[in-house]
Amino acid sequence: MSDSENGRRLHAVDDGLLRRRAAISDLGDALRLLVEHAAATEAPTEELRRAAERIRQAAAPLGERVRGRHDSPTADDMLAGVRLYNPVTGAGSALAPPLEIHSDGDLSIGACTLGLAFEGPPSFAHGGVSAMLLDQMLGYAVGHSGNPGMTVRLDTGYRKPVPLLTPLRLTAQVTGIEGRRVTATGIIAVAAEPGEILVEATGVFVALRAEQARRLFGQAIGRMRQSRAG
Ligand SMILES: CCCCCCCC(=O)SCCNC(=O)CCNC(=O)[C@H](O)C(C)(C)COP(=O)(O)OP(=O)(O)OC[C@H]1O[C@@H](n2cnc3c(N)ncnc32)[C@H](O)[C@@H]1OP(=O)(O)O
Repeated sequence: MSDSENGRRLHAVDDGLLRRRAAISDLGDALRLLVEHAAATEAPTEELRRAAERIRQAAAPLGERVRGRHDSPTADDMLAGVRLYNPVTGAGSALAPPLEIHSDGDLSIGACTLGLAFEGPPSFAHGGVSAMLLDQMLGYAVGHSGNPGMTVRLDTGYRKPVPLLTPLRLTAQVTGIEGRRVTATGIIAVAAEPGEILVEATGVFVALRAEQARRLFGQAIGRMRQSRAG
């Protein structure tokens, strides 16, 4: 194959991947709309039954070709941090708000709005959802510092309830590194009042030893390499 033919082939593969990622995001948007409407709806009972039937019909073709536990999604790039089904940030996940995170120097900054599907106490977010958002924020900050690790401890302080249907601002930063252990802290606030802390968390993350990474993720990484080579 000539260089230009090879270049065209690579370009076509990239275009295909980008189209697949865009389609996954589009499906994610549709699913999140469905989840939110399903949590908020007061439609008549018969409409709920009809919707359930139509949703089962729509889901069936998606279930015809599925990946196994150790197979990475083909549209993901784990090494580049592209995880489309991450339940907190993934554009393709029906469960994710999704939380959008970026960095400003050492500070990681996140934004999301939680719908009624995330309700715990009436009109406020479930406490487990706040912990989930903060685990992701702290994990992102830890990874951004160049010392990625897994959460071994997450302490969460709930000072005030987190309102639903209200833009939120989350921040996180690394506060200490001791050997394999990295500590990070983070908060959730309403975007319009970023100085008022609603929830705060401190997390401890541990970098995996090579042997631990192989034991926990070896199968998934091996299959990802295989599918890329094929
Ligand atoms: C961008 C991506 C964002 C992702 C964010 C989401 C992150 C996650 O949710 S990860 C998923 C949840 N976490 C897990 O499933 C981890 C489960 N835990 C484990 O598998 C193991 O603890 C593992 C492999 C991480 C470490 O095991 P191991 O190496 O045996 O740990 P161990 O030697 O006991 O401890 C290592 C260090 O951590 C410390 N440590 C361990 N547990 C704790 C704890 N609960 N609190 C404080 N420190 C602890 C130890 O004291 C030790 O410190 P030091 O080296 O200074 O003595």
